[in-house]
Amino acid sequence: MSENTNEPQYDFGIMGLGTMGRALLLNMADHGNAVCGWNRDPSKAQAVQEETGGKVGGFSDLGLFVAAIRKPRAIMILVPAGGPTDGVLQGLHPYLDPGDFVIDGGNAHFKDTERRITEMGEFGFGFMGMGVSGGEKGARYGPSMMPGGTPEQYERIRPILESVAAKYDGEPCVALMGARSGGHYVKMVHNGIEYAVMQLIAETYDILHRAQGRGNDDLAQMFGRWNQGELQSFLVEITSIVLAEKDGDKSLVDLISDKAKSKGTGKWTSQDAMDLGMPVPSIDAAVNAREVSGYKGDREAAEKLYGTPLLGNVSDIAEGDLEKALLASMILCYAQGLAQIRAASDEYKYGTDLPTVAKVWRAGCIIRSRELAHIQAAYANRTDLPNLLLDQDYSRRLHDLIPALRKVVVSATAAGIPIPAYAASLNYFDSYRTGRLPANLIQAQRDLFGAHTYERLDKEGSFHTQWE
Ligand SMILES: NC(=O)C1=CN([C@@H]2O[C@H](COP(=O)(O)OP(=O)(O)OC[C@H]3O[C@@H](n4cnc5c(N)ncnc54)[C@H](OP(=O)(O)O)[C@@H]3O)[C@@H](O)[C@H]2O)C=CC1
Ligand SMILES: O=C(CO)[C@H](O)[C@H](O)COP(=O)(O)O
Repeated sequence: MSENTNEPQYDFGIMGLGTMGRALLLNMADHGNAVCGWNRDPSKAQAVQEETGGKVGGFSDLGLFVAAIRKPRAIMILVPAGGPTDGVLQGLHPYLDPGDFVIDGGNAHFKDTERRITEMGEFGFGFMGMGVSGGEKGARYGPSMMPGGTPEQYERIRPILESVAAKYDGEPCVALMGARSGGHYVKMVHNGIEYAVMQLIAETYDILHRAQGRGNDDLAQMFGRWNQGELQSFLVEITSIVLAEKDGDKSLVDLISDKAKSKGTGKWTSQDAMDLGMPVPSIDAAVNAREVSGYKGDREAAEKLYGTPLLGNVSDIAEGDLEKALLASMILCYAQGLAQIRAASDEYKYGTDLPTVAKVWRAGCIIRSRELAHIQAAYANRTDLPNLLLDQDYSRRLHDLIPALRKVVVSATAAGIPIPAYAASLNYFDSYRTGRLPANLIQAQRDLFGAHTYERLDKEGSFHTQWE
């Protein structure tokens, strides 16, 4: 491991050399940056130094790590969100000098980021929240990054971030997402969309595998084919890889327990969407679906009680219907997530530019897809677009795609196959495009039992009726 030297020799440091920190550090070193890493477990610090032949400094002594970085220092933290991040910041605090700059690259809750900006600022330290996406491979060879903060803060680390970011048509997939916690907010919604698209793919697999009896190898090929077309995306691509994986003579996926875990970003997306009054039902459904999956014992008991559904009745759903239904639903998930980001930008004064968000998501991140180039064009064409559904091109495309989504929802529902994300996506579309919803009746009921008043279509004002 690195010894103390009198002269600081590194321009950038990363704290936490786990999956993401180690990979990003090696990526930075590959691009000619003078970098070092710190980890509380010395073996990881030592390993990174040894595998780079000493080019990358590895430390487990915090004082030596900080002293080895040139002032004003730039240090990124990549540890689990919440308590561990606060713990690392507390440990780092005594070694920092005013003007030093700390970037949290973990999946922090945006409200924690707001708090940390204030706390660190009181000591003259800069603090930035930045979303990093792409998993281990992305971090190692080109992630998508979503920093939040001031343009001056961003300028300070722009060269190193651009050097390691994924490139789309030569453009680095990193840009300022907005003021203060705006970067972590955009990353949170990115993950919400990730949950929803993963759930949609899982429902697709359930219809084709459990209900229609198609084998995993066959489906691996099908997802591979879909990935050559309009559905081209990282999540469809990895589904093909996952379904082809073997454990001995069995499909590995068949041996994996059907209880989905989560670390919280999807739930936070839904929670804040509700606070903003912004509907994201596909994301809500995906969060709930993971929760339901956790009740495996109860589900098994209920299956004995109620029997298995009529799985055979979905034979009318063709592969092409599902391809279209998945694309339609994916578009609806992006539409919901981006509408949420716009609402959050207004509410929290982030100043987020939606075409820039779509641009940064086009490569490197988990929700990257061919569709994002179209989405970027739609928002660039009309920057005040309230929702992707109101774009003319999207209206034409959804006219073509929605009948297949409707067919999938109707048939799967009739057969008793749970499709919460498909159903939520279709209902979002149907609600959004219905000029008159039955909410008038709800308003009347509210007024009857609670004198909550209602507005009328035929005259201005607020009204109350003495209901008989
Ligand atoms: N994995 C992924 O695909 C992605 C993860 N992220 C986010 O990046 C961050 C890091 O994730 P990831 O690299 O996957 O996590 P890992 O579990 O692989 O690594 C965690 C790192 O944090 C360190 N650490 C954990 N707790 C503490 C603590 N209390 N004090 C000091 N160090 C601590 C660990 O040190 P030690 O070795 O000593 O245990 C390790 O270096 C998280 O916020 C995660 O949500 C973001 C995008 C993608
Ligand atoms: O940020 C990520 C990708 O962009 C992580 O992989 C994410 O933490 C996964 O979330 P979860 O564990 O809740 O499924």
